[in-house]
Amino acid sequence: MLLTVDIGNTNVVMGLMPTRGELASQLRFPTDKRRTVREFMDGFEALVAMHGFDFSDVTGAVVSSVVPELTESVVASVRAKTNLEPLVVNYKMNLGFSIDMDTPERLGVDMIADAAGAVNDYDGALAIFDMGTATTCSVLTSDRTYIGSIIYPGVVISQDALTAQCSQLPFIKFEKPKGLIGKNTVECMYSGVLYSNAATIDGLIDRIADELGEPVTAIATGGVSRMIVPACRRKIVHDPNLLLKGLWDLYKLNA
Ligand SMILES: Nc1ncnc2c1ncn2[C@@H]1O[C@H](COP(=O)(O)OP(=O)(O)OP(=O)(O)O)[C@@H](O)[C@H]1O
Ligand SMILES: CC(C)(CO)[C@@H](O)C(=O)NCCC(=O)O
Ligand SMILES: [K+]
Repeated sequence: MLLTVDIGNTNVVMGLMPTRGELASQLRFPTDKRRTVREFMDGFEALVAMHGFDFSDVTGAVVSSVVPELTESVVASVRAKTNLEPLVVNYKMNLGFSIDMDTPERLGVDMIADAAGAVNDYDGALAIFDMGTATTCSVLTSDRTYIGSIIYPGVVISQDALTAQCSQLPFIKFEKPKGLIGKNTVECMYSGVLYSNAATIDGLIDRIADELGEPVTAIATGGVSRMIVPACRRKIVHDPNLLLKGLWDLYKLNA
């Protein structure tokens, strides 16, 4: 069983993965750069105990991090608890695709993991939307080259910025709007969250396909994709476990 850790800007997700992309046990911590090795070690302890597993069930470990401040603490805690050297995802390993970017070393490894999972599951040119703290769109051509990405503010942080900057706009916890055109502030904001993000995705898919000169398969993943994708007009495959599948595939290719 594989021990996985995905260090994102909002959450650190630890998991135990017996089969590709499926977590048998998981623990989510809010991302906090002050977290200590001890806290992560306790986390792994809880993760393993939660479903009656034992550390001897863990045969490998893989870590992906877009928060460099936390990577070393997590790696040290994995070592301490499992005696395994975790595979830390980076752009130089065997990925199953090539990267054609100015500074591949800067490309977020969450996007690398998404792409690694996607090239094994989908043919042709790909546009992979990952809707987390940021929304990202990774673009791969049909010859399995990662040619670039698009990065913009995530659904939640853009909403929070709107509320913070406008005194008459309240804090909202997203709900599905009754319709496109709101009749009161909160309904107007619900509509804004949903349809601005959905329309952006539709528009980006069209533009990417135009630029590549071939149709693209659009895939969406990440915490917030479940609420946005149903409002999109383009065909989009919702693949919530894509990054986890990528971690599994990267481990198989590199361990
Ligand atoms: N089902 C949901 N409904 C509403 N908001 C959500 C949902 N899931 C996640 N969020 C919010 O979306 C944001 C990103 O969440 P996610 O779990 O994707 O974070 P993350 O994996 O740490 O981020 P990243 O993908 O940037 O690494 C957070 O602000 C989170 O609170
Ligand atoms: C864009 C985010 C924040 C999305 O999680 C992450 O992938 C990241 O920090 N990337 C580094 C910059 C880049 O990908 O070019
Ligand atoms: K992130």
